[in-house]
Amino acid sequence: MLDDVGTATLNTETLPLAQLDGRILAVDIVSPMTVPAFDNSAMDGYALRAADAELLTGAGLTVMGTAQAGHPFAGTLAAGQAVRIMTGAELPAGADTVLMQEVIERNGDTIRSSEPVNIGVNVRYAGEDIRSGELLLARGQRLTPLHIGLLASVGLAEISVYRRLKVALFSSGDELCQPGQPRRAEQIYDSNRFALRAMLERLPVEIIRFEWLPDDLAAIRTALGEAAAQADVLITSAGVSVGDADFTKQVIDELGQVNFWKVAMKPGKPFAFGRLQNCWFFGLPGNPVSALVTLDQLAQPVLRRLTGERAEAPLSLPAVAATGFRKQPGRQDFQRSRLSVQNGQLQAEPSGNQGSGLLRGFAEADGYTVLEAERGRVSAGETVSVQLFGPLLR
Ligand SMILES: Nc1nc2c(c(=O)[nH]1)N[C@H]1C(S)=C(S)[C@@H](COP(=O)(O)OP(=O)(O)OC[C@H]3O[C@@H](n4cnc5c(N)ncnc54)[C@H](O)[C@@H]3O)O[C@H]1N2
Ligand code: MOO
Repeated sequence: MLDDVGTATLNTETLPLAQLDGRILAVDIVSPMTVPAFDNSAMDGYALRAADAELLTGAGLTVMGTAQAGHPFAGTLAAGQAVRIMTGAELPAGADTVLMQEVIERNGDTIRSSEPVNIGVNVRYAGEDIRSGELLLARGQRLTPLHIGLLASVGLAEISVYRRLKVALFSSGDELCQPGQPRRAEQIYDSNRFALRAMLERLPVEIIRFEWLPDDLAAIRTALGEAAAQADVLITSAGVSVGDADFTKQVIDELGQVNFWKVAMKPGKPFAFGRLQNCWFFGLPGNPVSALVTLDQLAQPVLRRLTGERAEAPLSLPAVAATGFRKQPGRQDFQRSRLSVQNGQLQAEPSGNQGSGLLRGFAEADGYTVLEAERGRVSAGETVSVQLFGPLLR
């Protein structure tokens, strides 16, 4: 299925450095220059020739001038000569070593030191980080502030990235009341739509529709049909189980296709995946924890692939169960957990009530304890696998 997803054609756009955070590189970046571009000093001090070490402890060296960052010393050092130099200034021709000023005694234009002179010390060499023509970043890289710094450091001002994925996001259910509105006794607040949006916005997406839908077959049919004509991805919350008003999956079945429905995971069992027109469809369960966990665990890898990212699977870390975990064999369980390190050992414990409708424990968690489908109750002291929350949840 993922290979199929990977064939989606992606358009690109060229953006300035200030707009690149979180975007996905559409091209390989080959460095147009060498970094450092020239040999330079790592310290404020004196540039000299290591061959003059003996002279430095005795008669001393003569200071011929100054090299500042951005203002190099023009001449070439001869035997017995030194140059006052600042951090980042180009190493003068003839010099091979820098001593920091704290180990130098200066009288007039003469410097002396009893410091051992190791050739090359305190010099940052041209090309020791990056060579001109070298591959700096590969296509598919998600750009972080570090990559933006790296691109700027080789003088690049704008870069070709994939355009953002267009996502239509809907919540549904007659019981939902919008935050900020007075709630009738039988209503609950629509939390999924806002949490899901915030998670999605950690990815390079553009939310083109963001609406609540009533439990009304015709309204859902119209909204999903229209959205699919504009979006790359359609994401819905609720209406995928077997209740009398669970219309979402029914509409996708009717207008498009449901490729699979129901996953052996907890929370998230009624998750549905399919196609509607040219749109990928993710039908998330309505229970708040189930909606967010399925977006994170099931939709996220596909979405990242669709944005052009070369995404890696999250790290799975061994930990010790600090307390018991309640579980019945049957489904793979993603228990929201608090993680800590005790005596050098990673420990996990369930974070609050694990009910699929209850968000508080999730909000207080650091990661998931991922319990294998066949596993039953876990006792304190047993080894479990944990996954730190990734970029959508932190
Ligand atoms: N007979 C069965 N009933 C249920 C099954 C099952 O297999 N057989 N599966 C259960 C599981 S597991 C889940 S998860 C839920 C998922 O149901 P739906 O996706 O159809 O969602 P709803 O029934 O509409 O809602 C479930 C729950 O979540 C609340 N909700 C819905 N939307 C929001 C929102 N935007 N913000 C906050 N809370 C929301 C809704 O009020 C319900 O309480 O089905 C089980 N049932
Ligand atoms: O699997 Mo449902 O996701 O319990 O809440």
